[in-house]
Amino acid sequence: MFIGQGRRTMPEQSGKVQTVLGLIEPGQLGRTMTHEHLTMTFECSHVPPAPGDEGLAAAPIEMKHLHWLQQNPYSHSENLLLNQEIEAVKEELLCYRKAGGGSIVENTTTGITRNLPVLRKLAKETGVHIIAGAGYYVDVTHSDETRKMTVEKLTDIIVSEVLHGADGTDIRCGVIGEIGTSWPITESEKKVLRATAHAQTQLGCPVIIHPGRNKAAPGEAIRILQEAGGNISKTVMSHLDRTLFDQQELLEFAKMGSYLEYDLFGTEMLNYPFNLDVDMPSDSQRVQALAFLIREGYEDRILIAHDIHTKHRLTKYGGHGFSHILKNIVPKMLSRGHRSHQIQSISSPDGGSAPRDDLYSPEF
Ligand SMILES: CC(=O)NCCS(=O)(=O)O
Repeated sequence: MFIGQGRRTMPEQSGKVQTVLGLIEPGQLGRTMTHEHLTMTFECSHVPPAPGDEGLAAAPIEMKHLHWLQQNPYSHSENLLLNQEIEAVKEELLCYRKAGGGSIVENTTTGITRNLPVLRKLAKETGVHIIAGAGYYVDVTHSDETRKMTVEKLTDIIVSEVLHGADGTDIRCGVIGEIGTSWPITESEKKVLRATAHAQTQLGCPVIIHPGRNKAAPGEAIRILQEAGGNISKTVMSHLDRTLFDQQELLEFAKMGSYLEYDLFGTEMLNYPFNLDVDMPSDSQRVQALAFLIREGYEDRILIAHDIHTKHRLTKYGGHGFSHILKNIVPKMLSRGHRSHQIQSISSPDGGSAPRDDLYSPEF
């Protein structure tokens, strides 16, 4: 989350974390969820309900429908409008603070209704440090104007979102991403990836990538960034828990040097509707995947989060909320033999200089 010493960073930004309320010291971050959404829309990923489920898909969100929603989250149009839940999210953030949370990286980029004034308000009212994301989501959300832009123009926009503010506001982003890619990666997405690498070179800040829903997608996105001069050691590959399952393939990818993010904690669904070949893991299997990566020496490259992006995952609707990792997953990791120093070293995307003890403190 740190702004590095890029060619275009202002001196006061170097080595600092840029939140929606301004710069903070890395030591102020506290425990940090590196991939969340506090307000966004996800209509771009709507999945038509199965025949016979149309009634459920149109029904109000109620406890009696929760299991159906957990299995079919993208088939309920209203469930995709997290931007309607600002008050509920505020309550969640207050609970997150009580549970020991300090910061959240808000990954909503152009295309899924980023709302920086709301993020600033939430940060002010809850005391949680919020770091906003610059750049663009997946191709289906690119406007005609975005598609026509050159890599240079896209680079200038991303740089400006970090240096000066985004969406016509003076609120500055502190990371680039999540940058959306599909599978196969489209031409417009390749331009955005190259622009991302160029902007990162100028700014020195972290990059977060949303890979396409195919096991080849993470590696291909990293190759494009690498060829464009991106700093892979300051790049986070998101959603590995629905993308890479084979241990050897995971290790091959890990060798490329990015952060390895398991960010769908709390998601327990049988079928992954965007790729029916995928067996979605449970939280226990996610914890096992982390244990495998730690055994293989990657403990300082792992990040974890919930990636809340639909209503039903909020506690208001019976979901797990933003404190699930702190309250349930960290104790589970300890009960499965993870040492507290290993959990502490599951770090933020800072190039290794974060005060890791602040992220997962020894009381766990
Ligand atoms: C907001 C977002 O992109 N979340 C990831 C959903 S996915 O199904 O894992 O692609």
